[in-house]
Amino acid sequence: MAITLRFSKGHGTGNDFVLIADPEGQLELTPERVRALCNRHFGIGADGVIRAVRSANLADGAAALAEDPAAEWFMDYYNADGSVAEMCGNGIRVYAEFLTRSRLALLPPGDTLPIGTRAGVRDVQRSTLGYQVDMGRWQLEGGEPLVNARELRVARPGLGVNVGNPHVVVALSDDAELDALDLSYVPVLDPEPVDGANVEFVVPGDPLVKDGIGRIRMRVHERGVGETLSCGTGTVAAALATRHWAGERAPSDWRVIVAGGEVTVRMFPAEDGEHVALNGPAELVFDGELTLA
Ligand SMILES: N[C@@H](CCC[C@H](N)C(=O)O)C(=O)O
Repeated sequence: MAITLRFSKGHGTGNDFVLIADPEGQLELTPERVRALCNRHFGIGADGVIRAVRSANLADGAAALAEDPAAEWFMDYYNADGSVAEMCGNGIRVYAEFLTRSRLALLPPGDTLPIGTRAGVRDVQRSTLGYQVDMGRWQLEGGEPLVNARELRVARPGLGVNVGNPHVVVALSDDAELDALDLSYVPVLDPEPVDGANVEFVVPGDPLVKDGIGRIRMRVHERGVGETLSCGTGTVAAALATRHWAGERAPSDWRVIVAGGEVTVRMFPAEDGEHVALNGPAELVFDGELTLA
């Protein structure tokens, strides 16, 4: 049966989302419906869909509430191809803006809003750039998959980084090499990770570190989407990988330039080990009403 719903469209550094409030978890968001919403010719057009649902009202929310009973809201995230992802770093900032603007949640400056995700609870705060997200713990994956992409003359070793969702980061030598990539083709990974991966191509700034802040430029091919103007978890993975390659004296603060703008990434000590924070803008650009078949 067709249903009519209110939606908002938003983006974080050009990574764009359709946001739908479904507090009681009654909407059946099938892969077909997600693909229809994200279609840029026949739908609204977006890199993903975010459903705002109370953690108590969906199965994945139970783990979030067990981790933090204050995580009332869950970010139910879908890629444009209809697949489910664990986490979205740009999406969670846009989601915080959506929740607060629709008065589903309050977030006074200085306060923290815990949000449930499939990768665990993430704490969000307002910042001068927009929103800052504690992305929690991360890990380098073993092995170095070889990565090839259109217009890359020779396959390069990638570094697997898990920041709640899977990434493979590849270092390129300069801007010309980065600009030449044709990411309308899916990069080929050998071996191919079982759950797939988002692939980030990075080049160092010149110089890499200026005034104590690391600088990189990045393009990304997102799992379940294709090339996007930005990927928040990807910027975090790229900064972590670059620090790893740069060695012990590398900084903990990074600026990451993407096609859709700029975000900052900070690694900092926490009680359970090192965490990483992502800071960047979040904008809601229009609201509307849609009918889903
Ligand atoms: N654009 C997002 C990441 C969305 C999920 C990703 N495509 C995946 O499948 O893991 C971000 O900003 O982090």
